[in-house]
Parts: sequence; structure tokens; C-alpha cells
Amino acid sequence: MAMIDVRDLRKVYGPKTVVDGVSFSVQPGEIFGILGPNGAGKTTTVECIGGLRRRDGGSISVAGMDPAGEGKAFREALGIQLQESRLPEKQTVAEALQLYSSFYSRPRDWRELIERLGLGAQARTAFGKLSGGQKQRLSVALALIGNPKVAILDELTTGLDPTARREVWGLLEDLKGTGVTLLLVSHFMEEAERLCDRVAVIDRGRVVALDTPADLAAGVQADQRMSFIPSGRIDTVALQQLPDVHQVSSTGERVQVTGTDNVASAVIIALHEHGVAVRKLRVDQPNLDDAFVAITRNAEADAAAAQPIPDQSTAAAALPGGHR
Ligand SMILES: Nc1ncnc2c1ncn2[C@@H]1O[C@H](COP(=O)(O)OP(=O)(O)OP(=O)(O)O)[C@@H](O)[C@H]1O
Repeated sequence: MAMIDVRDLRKVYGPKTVVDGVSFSVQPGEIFGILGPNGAGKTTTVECIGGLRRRDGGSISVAGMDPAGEGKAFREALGIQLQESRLPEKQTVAEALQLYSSFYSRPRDWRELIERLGLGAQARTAFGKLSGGQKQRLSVALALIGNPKVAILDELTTGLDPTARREVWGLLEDLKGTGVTLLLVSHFMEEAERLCDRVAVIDRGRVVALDTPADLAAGVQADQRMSFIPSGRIDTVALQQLPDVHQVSSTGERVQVTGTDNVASAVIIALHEHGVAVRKLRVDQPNLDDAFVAITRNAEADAAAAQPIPDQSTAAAALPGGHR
């Protein structure tokens, strides 16, 4: 049975439908990512799943429970880290964690948790004195303190420096083996690629792609990119004419070439034939970042194509002095 099952979820604010038929299910122990542009409906979706917002349509099941009928068993099963967490300014890290521990029947050891999250030295620091990154780490700790079956982490590492980000990723990788199911909202493709078993891309309130990060990246019709420093002068016009090459450019002594899957070997062989070696070679395959850009660009084009063509007579009539 799925740990999270969302069917045809809808959420409306006034005249605006911000979640428009979202469906997906997450298996026990899976790390599932939700990606999407700003305002796509990601937070609204996970807040409905977490029982923090009332849905307007569809069904949700989390560990077999409906968040709309939320009770103690539901709160025990779920940990939520939200984009902005606010605690009393004077409450210390230790006090907050002890208080949150008391809400659960099987809490984690908070001392071990803050050590893992690099917050050990701040145990006696008041919330108001923590840096943005430290507040973020504390909010992750508060989401995990109850040993939840499901944790929802919304923009988990936003505001963290690269080292802290990697520490948090390490903690989640450790958690993965323990069977907890993680629902992760992220803007970082590297984070999703590294942590998530599968991701859903949400755009304008709809799921526009759902797959493993590797399969989403493999599905992108993007050029392969290579760059290198040639050992001698090269004829960029001749390079541009190779059948596998789409574009050649250069920055300083480094030459960038894009083209088909075969572009790297085609360029290396062609240059070798002219006695030029390729140094400091970099070849980039399309990644989740490319997939995200392609998927959301396609979704935008589909949405534009679906716009009704304005009725010319009405449009003209609406103009000052328009024909009636
Ligand atoms: N309480 C609210 N009342 C009215 N509109 C809202 C409310 N909360 C969110 N919205 C709107 O719903 C849409 C989706 O917002 P949501 O926060 O779910 O997007 P998101 O994908 O999480 O965005 P971001 O990546 O910027 O955090 C946005 O247009 C937002 O302005």
C-alpha cells in the first residue's frame, strides 16, 4: 500500500484554481521530490497533504489516514518542516526540541539529532539569535524529532551554505535506510537528483512530469555539451561543419561545442587528424536541470496554445472607439 496517495487534488483561492487535479502516490521508504516554478502550487499541495490546508476536491491518504480528519495518530505519523518556521524569540534550541519531543510517544534523541544537523553548539542559543541557516537546520530537526513515518520537507536547504546543505543531505541519506518516507519540495535540481527516488514536476497546479531523475534527464532532447582547451590553433569554421556539431563558441582559450550524442568523439577525432590534442576535456550529459527547463517550457507552450482565441468582435468593441 502506498504511504502517500493523492488523487485528483484541487485547491481554489477565490476565482483561481492553484492545484488542479494533482495525483501521485509515494511508496513506503521512498524519497519523493516535488519540483516546479515559483507559484506552481507545490506548497499548497504539500500543505493539503500535511492537513494544514483544507482541500476543495480529490482525496488524500497518508499512512492510511485522511489529513482532513486529522487526529493524534495522524500528527504522530507526520513531521512537517515548512518554508518559514517561527518560534518564540527567547526559546532556546534545546527548549524547542524538548517541547516538541513531548508531543510524541517515540521521539528521537534530540541531542544526537542536533549534532547530526551541525547545531550541537547552539543548544543553548535563543531562536532569535540563530542565523537564517541555523533556523533552517532547527526546522529540519523539529520535523524529524517525532520519528515520523512520513516527513514533509519544504525547501529543506534554502538558505544553507554548501557545506551545511551537504550535511543535511547526509542526514536524509541515513534516514532513507530507516524506512521513513520523505516528501521533499525543492528548487535545487542537484538536491533532487542526489536524494530523490522519483520526482513530480508541478506547473500551474498540474503534474506535468513524473519519473526518476535519471529517466527525466534521459528523456530530454538536449544537445550534448563539451568543452576543452586545444593544444594548438583550431579552425572553428571547419569544426562547425562537422555533421555532429551544432554550435562552436569560445571563452578565453576554452572552446565549447554542442551537438549530438556523438559530438565529443567526432570533435576529438577531427582535431587529432590535424595534430591538435584536446586538454582539460569536460563532457556534460543532459541532467535534471535541463529536464526541468525543457518540461516547464513545454508546459508553458501547451498552456499558451490552450488559451482561447479572443473573439475579435468583442475585443474590438472593448477598445475605445471600437466597432460595435
Ligand atoms: N492563502 C492564499 N490565498 C490566496 N492565494 C494563495 C494563498 N496561498 C498561495 N496562494 C497562491 O497560490 C499559488 C500557488 O502558491 P504555492 O505557494 O503553493 O506555490 P509554490 O509552487 O509553492 O511556489 P514557490 O516555489 O514560490 O514557493 C500562487 O499563485 C500563490 O500566490
